Amino acid sequence: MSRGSARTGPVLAYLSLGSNLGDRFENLRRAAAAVGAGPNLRLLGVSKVYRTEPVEVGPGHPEYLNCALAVECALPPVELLRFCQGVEAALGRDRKGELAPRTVDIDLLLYGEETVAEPDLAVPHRGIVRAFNLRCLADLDPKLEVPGRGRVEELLAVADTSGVREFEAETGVRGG
Ligand SMILES: Nc1ncnc2c1ncn2[C@@H]1O[C@H](COP(=O)(O)OP(=O)(O)OP(=O)(O)O)[C@@H](O)[C@H]1O
Ligand SMILES: Nc1nc2c(c(=O)[nH]1)N=C(CO)CN2
Repeated sequence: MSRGSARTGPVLAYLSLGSNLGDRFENLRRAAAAVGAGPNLRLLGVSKVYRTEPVEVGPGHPEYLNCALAVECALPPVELLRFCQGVEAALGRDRKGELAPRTVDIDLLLYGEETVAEPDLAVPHRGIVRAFNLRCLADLDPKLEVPGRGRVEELLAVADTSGVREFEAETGVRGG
């Protein structure tokens, strides 16, 4: 922990969920349910689900579905990351390499107002300013402050959201 003092209680954390392989909506649904059932975790909110053009990857990558979760968390950040990696593995993520298509990817975007700089964990996640993450976070709390960067609503106002569209599942059930 490089900022903030000793924690005195649960922290509000934000997770980004992405899937571009298999039944993407079901993958997100299962991941959200698994997080909500996790130890010392309570699911407080789920953003809408968006269809998003892949960013920061080469050509030929399938479209993603993305959403974000707000969770009350009484786990230290590294334990939350480990738990999320366990959920990814349980849902069939095959670590064929970073940026490969995946059944589900879970990124720890924010952990309260803390910044974390550990060898295997950086918070805020470097992808927090990706348009789809800002859009999802704005669903949960547009006033949210990203340490060192500003409010989500302000960051979203200047982001290119052209590759982000609201997803409507074939069942007619809307994400969010
Ligand atoms: N905030 C974070 N959330 C999730 N993983 C993180 C975070 N910070 C660092 N990592 C590290 O990133 C490593 C690679 O994760 P992963 O394979 O999911 O990356 P990616 O999703 O392909 O790319 P990106 O990080 O750009 O989203 C993990 O092993 C993890 O230790
Ligand atoms: N649209 C979109 N693009 C991405 C995503 C993602 O979740 N959605 N995740 C990545 C690596 O984690 C790289 N690129």
